Amino acid sequence: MPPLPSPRFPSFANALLGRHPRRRRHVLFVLATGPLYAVSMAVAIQSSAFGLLAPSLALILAGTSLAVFTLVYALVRSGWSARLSDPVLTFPHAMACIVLSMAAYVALGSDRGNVIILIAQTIVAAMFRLRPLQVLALGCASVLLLAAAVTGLHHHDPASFPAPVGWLHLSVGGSTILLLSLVAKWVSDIRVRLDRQARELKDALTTVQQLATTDMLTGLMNRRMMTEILEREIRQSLRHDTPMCVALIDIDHFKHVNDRHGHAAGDEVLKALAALGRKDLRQVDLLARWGGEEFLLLLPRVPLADALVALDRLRLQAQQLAVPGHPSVHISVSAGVAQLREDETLDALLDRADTALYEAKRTGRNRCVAAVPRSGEPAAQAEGSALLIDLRSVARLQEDGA
Ligand SMILES: Nc1nc2c(ncn2[C@@H]2O[C@H](COP(=O)(O)OP(=O)(O)OP(=O)(O)O)[C@@H](O)[C@H]2O)c(=O)[nH]1
Repeated sequence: MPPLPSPRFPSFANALLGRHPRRRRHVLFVLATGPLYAVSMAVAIQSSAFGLLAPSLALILAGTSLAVFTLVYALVRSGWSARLSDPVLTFPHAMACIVLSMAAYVALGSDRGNVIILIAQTIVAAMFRLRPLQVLALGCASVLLLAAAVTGLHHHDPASFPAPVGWLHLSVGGSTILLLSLVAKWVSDIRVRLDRQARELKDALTTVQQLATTDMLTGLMNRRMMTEILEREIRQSLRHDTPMCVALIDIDHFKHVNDRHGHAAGDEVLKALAALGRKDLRQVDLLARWGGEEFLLLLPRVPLADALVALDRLRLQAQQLAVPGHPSVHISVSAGVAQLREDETLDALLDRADTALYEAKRTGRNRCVAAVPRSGEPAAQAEGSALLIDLRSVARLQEDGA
């Protein structure tokens, strides 16, 4: 919701504009034409006071103007027009104003020439919302109506409306209106082009953001994005003293899959495994493609034992993985998982997970290995050490016979 226009009169503003943000904008467009109506009605009433216009005609013109404005406001404010391509009703509204101006032109006496300026005002007001061709159509319709009015007035009373006066109104007024509508079309063209470019820029930005954060093959987040998330999660975990685990998952003998079934089949395996991860893991666990055939799984607020359970479930499901279009392809995965230690850096945590993965590969693949510090081992000493994995105290899950 946008901020209320005036905190002192919020209920009045809500009653006038509605609460729906889009509709409020539409209603504001309609209300912005109010001053034009006010001026036209004031001119009609003043003209009757000066004796230029019969009071009854002045009342009819002012009343009809008020009725048109109220009707357009009601249609937009009620949401009735929301289903239309132009919910502000700009084109019919502008046409109604031009017809009203022409009626004033016919009704007024010798000073009717000034009314042509009202038509110009309408075209200028409408050009900010109409499409270029609509602006042009509005201009042409105005000139045709002016020609009809001039011809009608001359035929009705040639003495009070001689042909030269009609010709002057039509040539000067008509050409001004046409020129103005051409300029308005040009402005409208620029507006449409700018709108399109803004949309294209927005789409391009979305694509760039997607490319920068997503792995195109699997649709998972990429290494860059995951690194940012890992840094943030480590800070959170250390601040709130909650556990957090990171696992590196690698497809076993993936080169063999590629060599035997082709690179396309290899790609399908990567996609299917990513889909399995998305389906099988908890919403809060985040899976990323870390590179090649390696994935990184982040398990926030999960201790090592639970992380191992989740990983091993994934490992077992990977064995059953059906690869679309390649029914004869079967895979297994190995994983190394590490729980964040106090004051541990991301690099050190990843190192330990990687060493655990290496251990899983070295000891036969198709298994999950956890990296844990030996009891009493200070973190500083453990960092970068090759002896991070204490296999005696690790919950190491192996598949029977693997
Ligand atoms: N199809 C496909 N293959 C990839 C992609 N990225 C990396 N690879 C392949 O993954 C294979 C990785 O092979 P290795 O590093 O030897 O590992 P491995 O064969 O899985 O053996 P272990 O990891 O030791 O079990 C290479 O053949 C790469 O070409 C990819 O996006 N698509």
